[in-house]
Amino acid sequence: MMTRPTYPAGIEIEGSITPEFAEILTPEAMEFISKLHRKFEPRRRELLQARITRQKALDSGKLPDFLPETAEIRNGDWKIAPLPKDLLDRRVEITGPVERKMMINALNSGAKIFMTDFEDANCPSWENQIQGQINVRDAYRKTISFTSPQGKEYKLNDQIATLLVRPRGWHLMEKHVKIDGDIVSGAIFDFALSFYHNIKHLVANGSATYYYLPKMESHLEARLWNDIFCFAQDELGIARGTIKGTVLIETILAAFEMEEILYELREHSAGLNAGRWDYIFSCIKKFKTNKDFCLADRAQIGMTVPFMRAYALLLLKTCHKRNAPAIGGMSALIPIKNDEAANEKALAGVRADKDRDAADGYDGGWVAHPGLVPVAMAAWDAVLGDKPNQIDKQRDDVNVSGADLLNFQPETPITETGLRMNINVGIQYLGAWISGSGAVPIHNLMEDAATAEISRAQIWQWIRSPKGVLNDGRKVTHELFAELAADEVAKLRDEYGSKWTKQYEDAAEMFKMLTTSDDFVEFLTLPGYEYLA
Ligand SMILES: CC(=O)SCCNC(=O)CCNC(=O)[C@H](O)C(C)(C)COP(=O)(O)OP(=O)(O)OC[C@H]1O[C@@H](n2cnc3c(N)ncnc32)[C@H](O)[C@@H]1OP(=O)(O)O
Ligand SMILES: O=CC(=O)O
Ligand SMILES: [Mg+2]
Repeated sequence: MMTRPTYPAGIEIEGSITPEFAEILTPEAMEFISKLHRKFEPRRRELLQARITRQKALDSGKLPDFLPETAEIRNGDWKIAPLPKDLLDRRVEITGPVERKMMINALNSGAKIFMTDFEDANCPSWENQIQGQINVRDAYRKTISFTSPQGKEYKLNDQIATLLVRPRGWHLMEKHVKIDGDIVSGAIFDFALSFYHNIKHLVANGSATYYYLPKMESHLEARLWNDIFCFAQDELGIARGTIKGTVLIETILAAFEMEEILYELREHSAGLNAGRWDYIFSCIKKFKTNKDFCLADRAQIGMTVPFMRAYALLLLKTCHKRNAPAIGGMSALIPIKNDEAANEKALAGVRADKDRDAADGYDGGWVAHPGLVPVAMAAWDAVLGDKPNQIDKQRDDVNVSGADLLNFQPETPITETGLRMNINVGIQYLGAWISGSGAVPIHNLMEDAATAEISRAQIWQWIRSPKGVLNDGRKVTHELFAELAADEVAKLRDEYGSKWTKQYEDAAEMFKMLTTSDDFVEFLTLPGYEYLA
C-alpha cells in the first residue's frame, strides 16, 4: 500500500495516484507546476477574456484584418533561431493519441516526426493524461513497450521518429489539480510535466522537448507560451531557446497574425502547421452570426476552396520568409480494410493532398495512420531529394489579402445527406470521446475533436442563418434537425446493438444541446469534460 505523496502547501490533487502515477506526480514536479500557475494563470485568464471581447466585435460586424500596430514586425527583417538537427527533416509527421501501443506504432512507422497528442486526438480523462505522461517519459527514454491482451509484443525499432508533444489548448482545465484553491490550466499541466521529467535527459542526448501549440487566437497568446518556455528553462537551468514549439495556425484570427506569432516565439519557434480542421471550425464559429457567411456541406470544404487555398499559401510564404518550416495539415482519409477499390480511392485522395503541399513548397505534412506514411514520403522525396527541407523556397509570388482569407466559398450545396452526416458523426464521436477515446474511425474517416466541431457548428449555424437552406429548398430548422436526429439515433442504436451504451445515449443528448442552445458553446470538449469529471 502506498501513501499519497505529501505536496507543498497550496497543492491539491483530487485524481487517483497509483504508484506509477506517483512517479509523474512527484512533489517536485507539482511544485514546478505551482510556480508556472502562480506566475502565468492571470495572463491566461486575461487572454481568454480578450477572446470574448474580440468575438463581440466580430458579432457586431467588424471584420478581422492584419494589425496596424504590428506592421513593423511584418515589415522587419528577422528570422527565427536556427533549428535543432532533429527538426530539420520533417517530411512526414504522424500523429495520434498518447496511447501506449499507438505511440510505439507511430514511433516505428517510418515517419520523421511523431506528434503525440494530449489534445484533439485525446479524451483528457485523468487516467489518459497521467498514463500519457508515463508513456511520453518511456518513449523519450526509448524503454516503452507494450503487450496486447492477445499477447502481441510491441517495442521500439532502432530507427524511430522524433517525438513532439501537443499539450491541451488555453481553454481546457485540469480539474483534478488545484493550486491555492484554483484549478490549473490543462496546457500548463501537460507542458510542465512533459518538460520537467524529460528535458534534462533529452538535452544530455542532444535533443530537447518539442511542442505543437494548438488553437491560439493571437500573437499575445504565443507570447504567453514564449514566456512560459523562458521561465521553465530558467527554473531548470536549461539554456533559453532549447525548447521548440510549432504553432498550429488553426483559427481564422491567428491567420491574420502568423508573422507576429513566429516573431513572439522566434527564439523557440519550429515553424507553423496548417491545422485545417480546427481552422474550418474557427471560421464557422467566429462568423456564426454573420448573415453573409454560411459554408456548404463539410465534405465540400477541401484545401483547394478559395479561403483554404489563401490560408495555406499565406502560411507557407510567411514561414519561409522567416526561415521557418511550414508543415501541411491532416488529410482525414485513412486506409480502408476489405475494400480494395475504396482503399485505393482513399490513398489517391491522400496522395493528391500531399503532392500538392509538397509541390507548393511545404516542408512536410501530417498523416493519421502508419499505412499513409509511404504515400506522404513519396510526395516529399520527389521534391526534396537529398535536401532535408525546402525552407529556401520563397513564395514571393503569393499575395494573399485579408479579403482572400475571408472569401468563405462555397456556400452550396447544403444537403440532407450532409446534415445527416454531421448529426451521425457528431453523436458517434461525442459518444466515443466521453467513453475515453479522442480519435475514432467513422465512415472510413479519421474523426477527432476538430472534425467533430465542424459537424456540430455547421448545424448550429444552418439552423440560424438565412442561408442555411437545403438544396431541395427546405430551410434547416430546429424541427428538421430534431426529426433527422431522432432518425439517425434510431439507426445508430440498431447498428451498435449492445455497444450502444449509456454514454452514446448521453452523447446524443449533449449533441442536441450543442446545436440547439441559443448560446454557442465555445468547444464541445467543455461540456464533454464536465461529463467526464
Ligand atoms: C485535426 C487533427 O488534430 S489531426 C491530429 C489528431 N488526430 C489524430 O492524431 C488521429 C490519428 N489516427 C488515429 O487515431 C487512428 O488512425 C484512427 C483512430 C483514425 C483509426 O485507428 P484504427 O481503427 O486503430 O486503425 P486500424 O485498425 O487501421 O489500425 C491498424 C494498426 O495501426 C495502428 N494505428 C492506426 N493509426 C495510428 C496512428 N495514428 N499512430 C500509431 N498507430 C496507429 C493501430 O493501432 C493498429 O495497430 P495494431 O495492428 O498494432 O493493433
Ligand atoms: O489540429 C489540427 C487540426 O486540423 O485541427
Ligand atoms: Mg486542431
